[in-house]
Amino acid sequence: MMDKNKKQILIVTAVEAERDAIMKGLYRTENIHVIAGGVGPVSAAVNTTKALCTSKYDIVISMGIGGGFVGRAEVGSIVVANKIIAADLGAETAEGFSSLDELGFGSAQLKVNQDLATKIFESLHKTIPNVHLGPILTLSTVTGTAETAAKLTNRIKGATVEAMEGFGVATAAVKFDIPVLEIRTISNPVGPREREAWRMKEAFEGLTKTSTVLQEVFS
Ligand SMILES: O=C(O)c1cccc(C(=O)CC[C@H]2O[C@@H](n3cnc4c(=O)[nH]cnc43)[C@H](O)[C@@H]2O)c1
Repeated sequence: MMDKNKKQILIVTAVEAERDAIMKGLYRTENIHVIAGGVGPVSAAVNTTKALCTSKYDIVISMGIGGGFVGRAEVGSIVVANKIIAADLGAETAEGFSSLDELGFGSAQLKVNQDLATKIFESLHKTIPNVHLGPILTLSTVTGTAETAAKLTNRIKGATVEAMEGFGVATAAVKFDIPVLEIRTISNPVGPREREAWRMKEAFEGLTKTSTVLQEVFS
């Protein structure tokens, strides 16, 4: 039953395994609803919109595993976004990449709720040592070379994490005027493709720990 005194939270993951890891950390679920909205920004945006049309929410959180940029977010760490950036939304030109902002077609950056992001970062930091606050990039194509990783970090100041859904979830939330956040647990470094180096278990455990902290923050 809906508790009217508590904030209603929608968490959007990409896949069921992320959803399950988050559910595992929740001991009460009356005000936190978790859905798996699919991989990539389009599926994430459509499924977030569907959920927001169906029920009333006060906060939307894009959450799941992600790739950490070397020197910014190590494997096993947790990152709370201070910005959500669609890193491949723009045009390639002879002089390099031009973002949507530079092209004058809108913005490829969405603001998170800074007060909430800081509060969650500080709450996580009390029990978990390796937590960071930084920009989380959304890309439709997973980076697979050191060269692309370097291009992204040169182009986007402070780039901390790469994932595939945040900007889609955030675009839907912004259209409904609902504060948005993104939180990622790091399963792999951004760069050359090395599937066997992925630390899925640690990243899923990070999601479980994070959801327990979120429940305390929003209780
Ligand atoms: O097969 C591969 O080489 C491969 C490499 C990276 C990611 C995938 C996925 O299918 C995972 C997509 C899924 O996980 C998130 N995620 C995790 N790590 C990254 C990353 O380094 N870059 C982008 N997305 C990542 C993402 O949000 C998706 O939900 C396969």
